[in-house]
Amino acid sequence: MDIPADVGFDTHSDGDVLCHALLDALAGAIADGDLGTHYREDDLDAEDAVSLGFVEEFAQYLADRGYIVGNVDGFITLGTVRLRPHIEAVRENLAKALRMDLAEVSVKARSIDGIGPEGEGTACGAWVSVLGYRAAD
Ligand SMILES: Nc1ccn([C@@H]2O[C@H](COP(=O)(O)O)[C@@H](O)[C@H]2O)c(=O)n1
Ligand SMILES: C[C@@]1(CO)OP(=O)(O)OP(=O)(O)OC[C@H]1O
Repeated sequence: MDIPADVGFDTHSDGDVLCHALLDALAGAIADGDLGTHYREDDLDAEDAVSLGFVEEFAQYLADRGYIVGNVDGFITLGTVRLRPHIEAVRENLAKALRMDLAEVSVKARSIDGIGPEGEGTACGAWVSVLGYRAAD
């Protein structure tokens, strides 16, 4: 999805910070590296990649290893773009990519009162907590 903004920043992929934080959290939950170890910055295929596709792929990676994601809670800090009108669509996209129910996927945003690079929109922060289970053998 596209959300128009007056200011931004450059990244190797599509710069979807929420998906990147989610991937870091999912990889961390199983002590299996992080976003960069699974999707390397020097991988030409990852250039301009759609990060939601990484999420879909990693959900399968977890399922193949017997893990179940119980719920996901995301938090974005950005002061220059109102995200609330887009939050439901973001949740739906993540739930679909993770093959989870919408009720198990939360996304929140705060403006941090326009302070610092995230407040000014030259950066965007994202944190994700995940609750996962190991399926019984
Ligand atoms: N980029 C953002 C930041 C916040 N919101 C919503 O506004 C509410 C108030 O947040 P503050 O950080 O400005 O106090 C918050 O509960 C968010 O729902 C937003 O839509 N987009
Ligand atoms: C996702 C990757 C790969 O396209 O690129 P970026 O969008 O730059 O993201 P970053 O968090 O800097 O590092 C991970 C990279 O490997």
